Parts: sequence; structure tokens; C-alpha cells
Amino acid sequence: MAASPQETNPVRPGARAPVVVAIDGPSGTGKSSTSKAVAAKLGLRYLDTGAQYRAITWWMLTHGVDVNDAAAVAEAAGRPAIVSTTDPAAPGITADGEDASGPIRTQEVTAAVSAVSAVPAVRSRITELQRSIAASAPEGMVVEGRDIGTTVLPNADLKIFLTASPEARAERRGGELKAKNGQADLAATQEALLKRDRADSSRAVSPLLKADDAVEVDTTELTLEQVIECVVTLIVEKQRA
Ligand SMILES: Nc1ncnc2c1ncn2[C@@H]1O[C@H](COP(=O)(O)OP(=O)(O)OP(=O)(O)O)[C@@H](O)[C@H]1O
Ligand SMILES: Nc1ccn([C@H]2C[C@H](O)[C@@H](COP(=O)(O)O)O2)c(=O)n1
Repeated sequence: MAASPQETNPVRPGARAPVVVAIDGPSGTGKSSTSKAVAAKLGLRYLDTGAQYRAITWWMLTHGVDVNDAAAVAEAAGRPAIVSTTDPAAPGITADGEDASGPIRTQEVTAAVSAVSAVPAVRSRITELQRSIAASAPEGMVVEGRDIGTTVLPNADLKIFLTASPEARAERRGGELKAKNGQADLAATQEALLKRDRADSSRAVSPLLKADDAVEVDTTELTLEQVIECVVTLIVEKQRA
């Protein structure tokens, strides 16, 4: 008799089969929140690839590298050690041993990260790192970013592309800013999101793009819980197939 999907994980007998899931999409569509929750529910590891690009950007900003000078960024791309933790309950990142989890979320890093991540030497270094991390997770992993399904893990078991209207995304980010600063300018937030999307979609090397074989999920009218449930269902269906 064939083993059931719950009995096919060689690392953890009784657990589901290992699965690699790529979740891509524009800013504010819910990639991180969804990926973390889905990984935690299914016992998978979680990799936030945006955090890696943010960490290398933060390192450059704090080490005097001119982030608008592509040659200087390329020259420095191999210098910092970037280490990610992949526990969905406690994701974290260091750059040269320094905890970067807080500093990578500043406005300064957000404004610079698209320029740094467009530099081919940065992309090849971080892509290699991402592939080695994904290969080191025998229980499976949810990897989220912009080019995971198209470039980093083209053989992922399941590819999901999250979308949402610009208004919904600005509303979500605005909620975060309000909680943090007590106020938020929704029009400015939306413009900043769209500016970053334009830069990420128009770079020459592995731009933000839906893979041909990705399942698109429009989250505009869905709660976060509904999106998580939808992705969990897609993964479980894939494991059963
Ligand atoms: N379906 C949803 N409904 C309402 N709020 C949501 C939904 N999905 C995510 N959020 C909220 O929107 C905000 C942005 O979500 P998240 O950081 O997961 O997006 P992201 O796609 O990873 O963004 P970025 O690419 O900019 O890092 C968070 O505050 C999150 O709680
Ligand atoms: N796979 C990836 C992930 C991220 N980036 C770049 C482009 C984003 O604007 C930036 C920050 O990502 P976020 O934390 O907002 O998800 O990092 C990329 O080029 N490729």
C-alpha cells in the first residue's frame, strides 16, 4: 500500500513530506506575515529574502559605501557575512555578527534597498546564499521574496504570487505606521510602495515577476487568516498529489 502524505517525510516519520514553497509578490501584499504563519502551522522553516537584501544594504550604509554607486556596491557585495535564522517563530538576521533585525526596517534602509538589490554582484551572492539555506532544510521551507519562483528556486514544489490593490497595501502599511508613530500619510505610503515596486520590477537582473507556473492569490478582499488558510490548503493539496 502507498504511504499516505503524512508518512512520507524521511526526516520526521509521521510528518508531512518535505516541501519547498516560493512566495513572491509586490510590497505589502502579505508575503512575510503569510509565509511565517504557514511555515509555523506546517512545521516548515521560513526564509525572508527581503531581510537579506535589507541587511546587506544596512551594512553598506553603516560602512560608508555609496549605495547609489553600483561599482562601489558591487565591490563591497562579498564583504559582510549575512546570517539568517529560519525559525518562523523567531526569524532574525545578522550582518557581520551584528543583529540587524531592527535597523533593516528603518526608512533609510527601505529607501536604499532597491538600488542595492539591483546590482548583479549583490544578487548573485544573495541568490547563492538563499539556495544553500533552502537546501539545508530537510523538513522543507517557505521562501518569500520577489524572484524566488523565477530565479532562486525555479524547481520549487509550489509557487505562489500574492497581489493586492495599491489602496489595500497602503492601508495595511499605514496601519503599521500608525501603530508605530501614531500617524500615517496614506497617499505618501502608497506612492512609496509603488515607487519601490517600479524599481524592483524594472531592474535588469531577476526583476519582481510572477513565474508562469505560480498560483496567483489576490489578497485585496481577504483577511490575513483567509490568505494563510488558502496557502496551507494549496500546500497540503500539493503534498497529496
Ligand atoms: N490579507 C491581509 N489583510 C489585512 N492586513 C494584512 C493582510 N496581509 C498582510 N496584512 C498586514 O499588512 C502588513 C504588510 O504585510 P507583510 O509585511 O506580510 O507584507 P509583505 O508582502 O511581506 O511586504 P514587504 O514586501 O514590503 O516586506 C502587515 O501589517 C500585515 O499584518
Ligand atoms: N527576493 C528578493 C527579495 C527582496 N528583494 C529586494 C527588493 C525589495 O524592495 C527589498 C526589500 O524586500 P522586503 O523586505 O520589502 O520584502 O529587497 C529582492 O530584490 N529580491
